[in-house]
Amino acid sequence: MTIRIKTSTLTADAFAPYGDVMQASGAPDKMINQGKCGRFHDQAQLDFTDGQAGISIFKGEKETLPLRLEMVERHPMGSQAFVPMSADPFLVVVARDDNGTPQDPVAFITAPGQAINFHRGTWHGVLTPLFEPGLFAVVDRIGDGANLQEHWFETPYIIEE
Ligand SMILES: NC(=O)N[C@@H](O)C(=O)O
Ligand code: NI
Repeated sequence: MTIRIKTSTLTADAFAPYGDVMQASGAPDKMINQGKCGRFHDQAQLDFTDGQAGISIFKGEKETLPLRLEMVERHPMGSQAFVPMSADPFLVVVARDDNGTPQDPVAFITAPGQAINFHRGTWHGVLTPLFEPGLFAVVDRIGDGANLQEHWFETPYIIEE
């Protein structure tokens, strides 16, 4: 039986069990650059084992909803941040872990200007742009070792607005 998942608006509270939401909301933590720039300071928990933090550029193909969610993955050796290089919303899927198996996936749509950081080991859908050109800066662990674990669902979920 196919389970349908409705997307919801991304909030820091709702995402807190899975990772961090980065955004310029409210008053800046500090005004810098002669008062011309607000710094929203240190918004993500970066966490890497035996490796370095790296910044890569991802250019992902646009997806459209409704979308089949066939798999989620996780990175046991480090966090992973998706920072969009546009103001376009994108899809973020996460799931809780139950003894090594992802359960109860939830789907969020980001607001323009939001970026996310999956905490180490968080089950997540892969980068999923909803608009072209799907350009993102990705901050994650660069190093040797098994830092990718995939889980393919027996029955795909359907993600819908
Ligand atoms: N595999 C890779 O570099 N990207 C994935 O980790 C992803 O979450 O998109
Ligand atoms: Ni990933």
